[in-house]
Amino acid sequence: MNLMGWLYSQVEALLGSAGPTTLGVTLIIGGITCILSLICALVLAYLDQRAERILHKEQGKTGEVIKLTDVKDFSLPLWLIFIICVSYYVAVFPFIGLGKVFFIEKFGFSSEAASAINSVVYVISAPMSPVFGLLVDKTGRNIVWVLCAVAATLASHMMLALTLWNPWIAMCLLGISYSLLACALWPMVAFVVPEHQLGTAYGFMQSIQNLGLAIISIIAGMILDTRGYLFLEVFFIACVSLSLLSVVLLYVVNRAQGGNLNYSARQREEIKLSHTE
Ligand SMILES: C[C@H](NC(=O)[C@@H](N)CCCCN)C(=O)O
Repeated sequence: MNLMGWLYSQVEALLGSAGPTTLGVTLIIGGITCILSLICALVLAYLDQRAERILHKEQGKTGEVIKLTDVKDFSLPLWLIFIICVSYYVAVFPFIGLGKVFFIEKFGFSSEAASAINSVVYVISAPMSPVFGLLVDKTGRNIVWVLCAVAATLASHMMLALTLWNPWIAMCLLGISYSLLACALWPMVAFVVPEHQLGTAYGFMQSIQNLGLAIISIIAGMILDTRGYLFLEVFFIACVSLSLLSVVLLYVVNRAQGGNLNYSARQREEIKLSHTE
């Protein structure tokens, strides 16, 4: 949600004028929320250590050595998950970044209405992510859920690019599919990477996601400046299509290797039980 814009206008109304002081106060409030986040992380670290002590858990003492060079041992399914991640998110975050003017120019929205529709993806994600998280936990079949999410995102971009239908439909669909994708995609890393390499794998995933976002944001800006919004939308459709292709490839590779990425929740439970026996 574009909260900073709203916060800035509240501070502006409070101080009676816009300018460096209003901006400074707004940024200080943003900084305070970061400090709150840091405090929560510290409390979490303390509680985790306490649980380890009380429950006599030997976390992180498995004898496995963690190295940055673990990256070279990442499996093909993990690289496919990374490709899905990058090619999917580059069609969401940069689109939202440039979306406001798109809704003003193509659909004749006012500035306020364009901000509202542009925020709806995150507004939907807030309540829906826990629901989808539960759904994925209860059913398993992560690849199928990722496939549904990517296909729905593709449909959403196609609606925005090629039709004049009410864009709220496409944006709500994007919000739903974006929430579902996060719940099904990110946990898959834990199914293909040993526990001691999880931090490295998630760190790497974030890192290449951000690298992709940095590069694609520049390219998207250039396409917008030279070719306009229709070309930009076609570019985003191409990115999501690459993501869709990678999901299909992941399904095939996972099946060929007898992987557990698309197991149902019951199959996962049975395997866990057979390991504890
Ligand atoms: C879970 C996933 N998170 C990310 O992709 C983060 N790296 C960036 C979040 C930025 C949100 N505006 C997600 O958001 O789906």
